[in-house]
Amino acid sequence: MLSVHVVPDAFSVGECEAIIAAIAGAPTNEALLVGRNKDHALRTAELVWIDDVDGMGWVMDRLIDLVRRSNLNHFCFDLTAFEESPQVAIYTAQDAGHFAWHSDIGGGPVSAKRKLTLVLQLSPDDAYEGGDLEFMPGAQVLTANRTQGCVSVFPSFTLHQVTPVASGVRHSLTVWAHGPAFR
Ligand SMILES: O=C(O)CCC(=O)C(=O)O
Ligand SMILES: [Fe+2]
Repeated sequence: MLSVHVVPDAFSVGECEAIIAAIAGAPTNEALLVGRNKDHALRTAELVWIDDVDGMGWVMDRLIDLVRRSNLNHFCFDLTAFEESPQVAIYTAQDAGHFAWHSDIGGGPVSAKRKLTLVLQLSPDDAYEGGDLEFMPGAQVLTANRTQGCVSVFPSFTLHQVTPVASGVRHSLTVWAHGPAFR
């Protein structure tokens, strides 16, 4: 079944903490949704684009490797490029950070070409309450493994959400792989 492929320990605890530390000084941009609209009912988070942060080349290399293996072994999609910077999302309890049910395939020239989504759990799972990443690949809702360093890879058309963060702060990293239309 084309569902969620999980890679536990894709990144070590030290690597996740290094990414969080590296983006801490970077300016954040309030989350824009596919189509560039701001709708707080849909999403509240701050975003940092990894391409804007120095010294993050190793992160992109690892993400490319993870997506490539996952696609080879599980999805077998036609993928041609990574056309968008990976983004770190910061969801705070103060803002009830969340992202309501959505698919990542948008109407824009680039977001329309998203085919696989990879999400890395950057924060330790006890750093926040709520903030669960959930999937609806069929009739059932699945909850992502929230262990720090765990990666979930899924078709970008899969409905998914992040439940509101009730306490603490959750960091995640998302990257998309793009390609020609499904056929
Ligand atoms: O933060 C997450 O776990 C998911 C982020 C997401 O769904 C997105 O950026 O499209
Ligand atoms: Fe998403």
